[in-house]
Amino acid sequence: MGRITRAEMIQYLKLYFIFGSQNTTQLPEQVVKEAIAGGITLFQYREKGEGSKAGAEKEELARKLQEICRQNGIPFIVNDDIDLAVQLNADGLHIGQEDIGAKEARKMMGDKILGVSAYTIDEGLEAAEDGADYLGLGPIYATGSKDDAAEETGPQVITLFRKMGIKTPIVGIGGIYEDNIDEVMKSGSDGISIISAIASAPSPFESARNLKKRIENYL
Ligand SMILES: C=C1C=NC(C(F)(F)F)=NC1=N
Ligand SMILES: [Mg+2]
Repeated sequence: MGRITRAEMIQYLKLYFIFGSQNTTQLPEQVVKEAIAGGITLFQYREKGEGSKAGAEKEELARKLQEICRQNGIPFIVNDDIDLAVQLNADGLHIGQEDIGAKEARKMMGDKILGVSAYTIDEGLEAAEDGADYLGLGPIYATGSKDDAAEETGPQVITLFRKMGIKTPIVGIGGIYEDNIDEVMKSGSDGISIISAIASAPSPFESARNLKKRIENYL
């Protein structure tokens, strides 16, 4: 099988839905089914912060959402929790700078997808060297989905990474919704990561579909 190619990774990153039970008051399985029907291209299970699940409950929901993704051909990525990612044989793992190092994660994940959050150029360069298949940059705009988020960077951080010659696939995250997608994509991002614009929408299906329509200009 081998590592995912850059071209394949870029396709998956187009509309990347990141979600955990803490992001909704609806049934989590229903939200993910609607997001998939609306056209998301990649899914990350991120059970974190106030009201999130842990232990057996977290694993149980992870398995349910992994199965829904599997049935629809959407890769299932786990956030932070490498033990869960390995236990579920997930399609990939996303780690931040405070999680396990990318080198170590690459060893444990084999050829699975490995995403790394980067805030500075050095973090981005290091992650790419250590085997990251994509970088998450942001928060691009103010976000309500991460209580310890850093200062928003603006889309110019993506342009800067490109200017510094970073070729690794990049996805922007943080406060992205229909009206600022164009600015993020024009800055050189390969895709957008969305939490609340889909999870908190009255219709996650409609929201995902509208976002997909917008992103289609960049496919
Ligand atoms: C904190 C995060 C930053 N970026 C990303 C992604 F969009 F996947 F790159 N996921 C996260 N959980
Ligand atoms: Mg993390």
